[in-house]
Amino acid sequence: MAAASIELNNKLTCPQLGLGTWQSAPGDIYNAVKHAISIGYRHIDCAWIYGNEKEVGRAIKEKIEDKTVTREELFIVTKLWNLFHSRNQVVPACKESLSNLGLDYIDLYLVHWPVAQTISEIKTIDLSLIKDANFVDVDYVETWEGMEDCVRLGLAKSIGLSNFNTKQVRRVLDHAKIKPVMNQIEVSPNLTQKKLIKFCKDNDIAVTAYSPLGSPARPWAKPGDGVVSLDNPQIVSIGEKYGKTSAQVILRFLVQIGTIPIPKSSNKERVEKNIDIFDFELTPEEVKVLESFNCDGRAVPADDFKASKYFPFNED
Ligand SMILES: NC(=O)C1=CN([C@@H]2O[C@H](COP(=O)(O)OP(=O)(O)OC[C@H]3O[C@@H](n4cnc5c(N)ncnc54)[C@H](OP(=O)(O)O)[C@@H]3O)[C@@H](O)[C@H]2O)C=CC1
Ligand SMILES: O=C1CO[C@H](CO)[C@@H](O)[C@@H]1O
Repeated sequence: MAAASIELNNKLTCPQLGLGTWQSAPGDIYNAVKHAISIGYRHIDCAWIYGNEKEVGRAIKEKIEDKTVTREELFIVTKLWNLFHSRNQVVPACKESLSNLGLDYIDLYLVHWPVAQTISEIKTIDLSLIKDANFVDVDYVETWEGMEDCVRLGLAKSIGLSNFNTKQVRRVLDHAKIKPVMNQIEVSPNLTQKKLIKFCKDNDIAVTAYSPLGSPARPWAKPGDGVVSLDNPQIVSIGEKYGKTSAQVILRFLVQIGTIPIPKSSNKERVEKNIDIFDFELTPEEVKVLESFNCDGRAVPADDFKASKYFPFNED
């Protein structure tokens, strides 16, 4: 199985489906990444804050060593955390992720949030880092200069954004010497993000769809809150027509609206199913059915960041 690819504004190609790695239990992610690469995944989405870059890196190294794949065939993404937003912190943070992953370059390095934070000490990488950190006024335009340094030094082939709203993307574009190639945002049938996707496309910025299945395992999830129902009878019935599961219908929908979904799974069968979406096509009417579930509901509302002046979700 292989995903289709899309060309980024710097001419690199990005596989149009990737493996998410947030919230995989230790041990699980190593197995999931190895299995994913074995069956054809070439795009892996990581982040420093997920605390598992080392495990992901070990799996990648082994799949390169056993000749399943070459480094050049892989598209590895990771993200700069909020604690490292000053320009002089960005290159060291990128180098730390590279060292964790055991790589000498990242295909795409993203600013994880426009929000900057500081903390007196980093003990473990977990949610306490978010709760215990304070906000600082580091403008993400300064952070972007540090991201550009990573490209100049050959540490990252491409750079991009995550969780930036329209105005924030515009400000980066106005100042950038190297344009962002990507904005990674939440997109699912519950949150179709039509305006922001159009804005990004109009500015030659690709869109990655995170939490494509509504992130049912997120720690703050409440029953029925923001989770796209895989039992929805309309989605189930569309799936029956093509011999696909509801999750596959949703992922196919996200591909057809031009985004790059990155579902997380550490279950072998679901890892396989999630990439098996490139052999059928939803009709325009079926796409409309999926779009009709939009309620602008977020799986990742990021309430912890609301007090920051750079909080992105107060406007489009
Ligand atoms: N930039 C950002 O701020 C953010 C980025 N992300 C990225 O996006 C990725 C995906 O988002 P995430 O929030 O993890 O949520 P997803 O929407 O990908 O949902 C993952 C959950 O769905 C389950 N699942 C996966 N495939 C299927 C399937 N075919 N059928 C039924 N259930 C399934 C998984 O369980 P199981 O493992 O048991 O299969 C897991 O519990 C993250 O892992 C991360 O890499 C996510 C949030 C924010
Ligand atoms: O990618 C994400 C998931 O994990 C983080 C919390 O640990 C979120 O803040 C973030 O957006």
